[in-house]
Amino acid sequence: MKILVSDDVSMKGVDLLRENGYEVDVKKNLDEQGLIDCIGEYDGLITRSMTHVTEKVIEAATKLKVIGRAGVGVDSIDLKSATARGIVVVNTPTSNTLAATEHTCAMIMAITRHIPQAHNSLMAGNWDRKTFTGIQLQNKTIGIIGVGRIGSRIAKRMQAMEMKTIGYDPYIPEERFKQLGVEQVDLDTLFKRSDYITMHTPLTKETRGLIGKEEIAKMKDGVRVINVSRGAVLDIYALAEALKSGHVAGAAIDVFPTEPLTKDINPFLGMDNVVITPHLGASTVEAQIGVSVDVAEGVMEALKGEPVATAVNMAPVPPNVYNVIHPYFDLMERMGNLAVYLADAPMKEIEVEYTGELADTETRLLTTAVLKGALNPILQESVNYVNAAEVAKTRHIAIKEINSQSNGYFVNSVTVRVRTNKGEHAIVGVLFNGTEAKIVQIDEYRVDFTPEGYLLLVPHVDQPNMIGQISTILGQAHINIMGMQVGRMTKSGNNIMAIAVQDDIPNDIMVKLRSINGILDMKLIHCDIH
Ligand SMILES: NC(=O)c1ccc[n+]([C@@H]2O[C@H](COP(=O)([O-])OP(=O)(O)OC[C@H]3O[C@@H](n4cnc5c(N)ncnc54)[C@H](O)[C@@H]3O)[C@@H](O)[C@H]2O)c1
Ligand SMILES: O=C(O)[C@H](O)COP(=O)(O)O
Repeated sequence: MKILVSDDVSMKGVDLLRENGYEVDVKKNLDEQGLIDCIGEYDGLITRSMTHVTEKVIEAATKLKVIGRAGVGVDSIDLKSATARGIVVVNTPTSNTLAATEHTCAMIMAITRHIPQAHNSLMAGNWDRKTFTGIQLQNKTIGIIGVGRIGSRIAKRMQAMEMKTIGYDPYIPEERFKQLGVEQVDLDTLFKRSDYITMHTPLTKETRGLIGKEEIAKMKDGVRVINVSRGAVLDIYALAEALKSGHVAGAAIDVFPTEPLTKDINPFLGMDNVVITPHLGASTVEAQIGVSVDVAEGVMEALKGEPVATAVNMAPVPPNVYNVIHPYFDLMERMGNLAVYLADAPMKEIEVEYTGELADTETRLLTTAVLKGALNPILQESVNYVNAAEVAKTRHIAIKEINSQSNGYFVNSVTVRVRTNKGEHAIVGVLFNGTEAKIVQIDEYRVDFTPEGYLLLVPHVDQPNMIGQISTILGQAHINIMGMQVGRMTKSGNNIMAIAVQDDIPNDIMVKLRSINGILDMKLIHCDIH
């Protein structure tokens, strides 16, 4: 598989991909057309904020399965188009948190003590101690907009400087504010009371243009404004005006509405109460190694068809949930495979029942794995964790989840029921030793087989020589039997044979097998996932 790296990314991640057998091309500074011209040959794309993955790029990306963002912000990627095409988008939400936090702290210090300006003055041969008098942080109030990963860490660090921390974030609970020692306020109060205002929200519909001329006017005279989040959250032209008028005493800006910020659009040129950096928040050696290794791992998982904990266009899964459900993905997908082969007519409903430890956890992603396994064998398009639920919906297949407290024969088991106009089939699966996928029941038959490769499922009357006749026909056709298991239906006395064969069975052989007296049904299933 081929992966394109289109931005400056640490070689640690690139090496990891190559060590794992992926072919990696590094092509930097491609514009939209450049990307469109080459993206068709790649299965994966790894970017940073300088690459804009637009709708047109995604249209041209006919083989693309995953976009990996070596960083947090995914506003440079057209998520809607990627999701519609079933392309997984993964990011690295935590690896550059500290780097961005520390850069914010450095920016706060820089505008408080005029460090860059004093440095430049001294380098120019001046010894000027008066112009660069600063202020103290102690007892000042810092208003944090967006108290997430970075915002909360800024709070902790600024509390160490003995600042009062107040915050606005409508999406985190009061308890979290209390836990962080940040006073929860509304936005207007934050504007009114803060000596420093720092932004740490993602760029969303709601935060685009969050701080403009009107909001700046509500801020305290002499306020200092810091933005290390996303450029479009703040109107830098309104800010520049407020800096000129003196209403805002200082500003430190790392991110801009248009990047790169060129001279012709830079409103801060010649101003001495501003510190600007070219989007350096994540630029530490440690963070860059972290994001590149994390993104490489996420991309590899996605290319293997596995769900990725850091995918941004799938339901998010907290790590504690992920650890419980992760071992089951393979089993679930294989059960989906079995379900579609067992269905005797178009599927109308798929019901998944969880018992044991799974009944107490978030199982949506596991149900998605069943859908992926059930839909992939019958559709031309590739069905994955991103688009499986949507594809099921467009095919009018209802999805039902049951978390059952009543344990059956097995402590932790999953039952998949597939319903059609003709009836229902049920498959029960477990993880043997916590890792090995096993099917333990099909409809009323108790069985015990591993769902992989070609499987012949044969319900039959319990009478002598059934195994003999089937093995003879398969043997004569040079079809190798790799395993066989006979399960019994307790009520009727009928049996089921689950035969693992090495290859596909040609139609004429299937016809011969079906003609054996006593065979009730016969299904050749190809358990093939990813
Ligand atoms: N400059 C850089 O190099 C750099 C580096 C890393 C991250 N970032 C950016 O920093 C920002 C924060 O990253 P993070 O990892 O802390 O993200 P996060 O998701 O952990 O935190 C964002 C917080 O913003 C809050 N929020 C969302 N909408 C809001 C609104 N309308 N008003 C107030 N709060 C709102 C969320 O509830 C959340 O708590 C992102 O934009 C990210 O892209 C920049
Ligand atoms: O969102 C991010 O992770 C930061 O803004 C860093 O962006 P970068 O990877 O382009 O430096």
